[in-house]
Amino acid sequence: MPITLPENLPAYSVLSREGVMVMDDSRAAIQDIRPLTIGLLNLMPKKIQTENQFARLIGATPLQINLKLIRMTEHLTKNTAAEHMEEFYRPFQDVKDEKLDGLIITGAPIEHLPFEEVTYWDELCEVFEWTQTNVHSTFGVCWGGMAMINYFHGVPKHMLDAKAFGCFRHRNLAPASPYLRGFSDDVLIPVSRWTEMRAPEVDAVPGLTTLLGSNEVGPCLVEDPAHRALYIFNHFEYDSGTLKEEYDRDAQSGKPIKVPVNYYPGDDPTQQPMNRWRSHAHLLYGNWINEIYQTTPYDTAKIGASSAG
Ligand SMILES: CC(=O)SCCNC(=O)CCNC(=O)[C@H](O)C(C)(C)COP(=O)(O)OP(=O)(O)OC[C@H]1O[C@@H](n2cnc3c(N)ncnc32)[C@H](O)[C@@H]1OP(=O)(O)O
Ligand SMILES: N[C@@H](CCO)C(=O)O
Repeated sequence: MPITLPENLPAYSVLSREGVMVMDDSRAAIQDIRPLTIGLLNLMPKKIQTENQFARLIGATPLQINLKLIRMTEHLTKNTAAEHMEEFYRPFQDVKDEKLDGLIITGAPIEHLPFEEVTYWDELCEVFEWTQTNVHSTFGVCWGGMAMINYFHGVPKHMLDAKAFGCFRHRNLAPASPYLRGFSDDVLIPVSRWTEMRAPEVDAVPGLTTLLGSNEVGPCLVEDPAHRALYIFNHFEYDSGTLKEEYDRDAQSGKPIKVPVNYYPGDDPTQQPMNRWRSHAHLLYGNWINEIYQTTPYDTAKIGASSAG
């Protein structure tokens, strides 16, 4: 939430420069408040786990959030009960006349496939186009972010020789960004993917800004203001034990998988993993919600391309 300060108080300009949200009295007087509607287009197989993870992060701000669970229209999910999908989810085709303040498009374990081989690729492209007229701010996560940055900018994903797996240090490249308000200079973030986006290819696109990046695992958080979007290729939302579940699953199935780095004490998988990203995860998603709240039109009918910026 912003702080209201007189515009001529020194703290007004000092804090503004640091990225703290500051308002003067005239702006404070015209603030209208309504609940925010955030959609979760859930492409993950373990949908309930993913619902819990994102709801926990976007539900931890002082604002009232209405969560809409959305699924691809024709995709019949194998790993989550049909009854759950029927009760709680609406197909995209039923939602597309509505407006959203925010939309999270999750990851999916299909990164080895060319985008065009994803059965719901055509509808997902329709979703990407729809965000430009019906969503104020979109957050593409892991594969969801790769797909969106590829759709809008042609940035390719590349297969890695070995899975990027573990907790990696990332540099805060934009300390004054409202999305990184309160962030430390470097941040530990869970990574779990067989593909990467490359910094030179992201940097080559005019208008994209990398906010968090790592020398080891590349760009992590990219801002795309022209599309009112953020793309994150790593997993701030993961629970303490999610990397462990993935490691145990692959180790038990006999897949050649390395122990996730910098996750277990002493990199010893018999030890209890440590969650050292939770605070930054809350900060990032809280900052995103705050930024939406500050910039989304009060009149939801006005959400869309005209509300850019
Ligand atoms: C890169 C990122 O975004 S990371 C995020 C992904 N991480 C995770 O999903 C972690 C948890 N996942 C898992 O542990 C595993 O995926 C499991 C155990 C749930 C299932 O694994 P598998 O049996 O190997 O794969 P499965 O055949 O179920 O396919 C996984 C998903 O991909 C989907 N999929 C597979 N091929 C395609 C395709 N061509 N087009 C679209 N979806 C596809 C499947 O439908 C399934 O999703 P669903 O549950 O919504 O139906
Ligand atoms: N996070 C994923 C990577 C696969 O796309 C997993 O290990 O399940």
